[in-house]
Amino acid sequence: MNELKVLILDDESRITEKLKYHLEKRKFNVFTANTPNEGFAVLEKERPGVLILDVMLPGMNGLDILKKVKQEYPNLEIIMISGYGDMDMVIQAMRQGASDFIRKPFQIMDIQLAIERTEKFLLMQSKLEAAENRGALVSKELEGMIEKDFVGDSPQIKKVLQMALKAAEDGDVNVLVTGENGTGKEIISRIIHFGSPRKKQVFAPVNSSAIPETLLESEFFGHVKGAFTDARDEKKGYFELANKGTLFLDEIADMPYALQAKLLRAIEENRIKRVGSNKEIPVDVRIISATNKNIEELIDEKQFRIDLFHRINTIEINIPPLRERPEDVLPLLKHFVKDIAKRKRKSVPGITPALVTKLQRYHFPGNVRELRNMVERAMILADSDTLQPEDFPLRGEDTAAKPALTNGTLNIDEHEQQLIEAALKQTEFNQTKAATLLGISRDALKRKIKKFNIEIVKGIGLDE
Ligand SMILES: Nc1ncnc2c1ncn2[C@@H]1O[C@H](COP(=O)(O)OP(=O)(O)OP(=O)(O)O)[C@@H](O)[C@H]1O
Repeated sequence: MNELKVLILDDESRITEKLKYHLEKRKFNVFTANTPNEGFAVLEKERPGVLILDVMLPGMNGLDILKKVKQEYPNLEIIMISGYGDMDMVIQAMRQGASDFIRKPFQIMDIQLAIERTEKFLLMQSKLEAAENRGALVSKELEGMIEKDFVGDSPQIKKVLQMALKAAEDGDVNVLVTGENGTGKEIISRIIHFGSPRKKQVFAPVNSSAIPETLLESEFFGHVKGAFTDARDEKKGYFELANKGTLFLDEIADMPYALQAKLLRAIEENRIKRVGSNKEIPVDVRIISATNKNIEELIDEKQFRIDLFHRINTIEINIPPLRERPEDVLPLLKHFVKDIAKRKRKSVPGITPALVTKLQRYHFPGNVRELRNMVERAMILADSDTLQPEDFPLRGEDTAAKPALTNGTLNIDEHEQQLIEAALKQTEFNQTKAATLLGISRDALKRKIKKFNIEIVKGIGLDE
């Protein structure tokens, strides 16, 4: 099958089906939709490279769809079809970013040629992008597979990723990912799986601390009918279900001691026995484990088996907490702001330098997850187009921070300047708000800013 995914959106199913039939024969990967809603659902799910779009659709003009699609999927190439192909329409469509235009009635050959032209363009674009992204962290393809973007600028996170990609290459080596809650252990584990030769097989995340202890063995290894009171049917366990794929054991340190020995045997021998059976079943799984605990301490306390530890940590990847890599705060912040705006269909708000500084100084006990939650909260509650420090109340922060008199003098001018600077800072240099806070008019504030030669810091745009 040709790699290129093509979506045909036309209200006449006769046309979509006919095109699908012919284009599939030419080895394109074809999807069809007869309404805009169906079309958007396919775009979201399949992320095609090319959209063949009818100009006239019931309920929504094709040009409006073109505009909306280009906003949401800027890299999608669009070939417009129309039975009303007047020049005006062609020009408008091209202006709005359509890459080609075909008039009804058309020959299949016309469409095929248009797709091939577009395909060449896409190929050129992806080469350019690859060149641009040489410094990027994870390829778009891999991000697509893990369904999440992986972001960061710090040398620490780049090293983590480099190790993950190395571990991925091997396909069989067991990996232990360590780090505090919310540092990205699961996302790294997904990168290891989906970057590996096992990528087409299952990635099975299991959190054993969420399973009642009595069921753990049968959940992992399965059971035969009648093995225990509730075993009415035979059942496969995680090892069999994840066969040829990856078993992701989250919170491995919480695994009960008794089960650890059984897990060790399964990993060492690549065979399991279902509960209630003596038959050995061969299994082939890669184990990626994760923990936020210090397993060596647990070994000393006899809560974790050292032999299992050696089996699961052939490669150990430690993700440092966010507070130790403040360079990642800005790229993550920008990423979450854009991502959440897209999901909530809102415009992307700006970010002020003071907000970035505030967050870079914060200790983030909940790490990247906490940052994401903060952004989501701020974007729901904030009422300005720019996110301000006060939209991000931090744990342990005195939210009613007042400007303090710091220099101990009684000189009125100096105190006046200090108060103005504090008010400006507190309001993210919004002069109207600062004036209100100071109880003076905006003009009076402007005069004083000039008098004291106070520097005004502008907001950071997302696209610089
Ligand atoms: N570098 C990153 N780039 C983008 N998103 C990230 C990054 N690191 C973490 N995240 C996001 O932060 C959230 C938490 O990540 P994840 O679930 O992988 O952390 P975890 O360490 O497995 O957490 P826990 O220990 O609580 O299970 C997710 O929404 C994830 O997508």
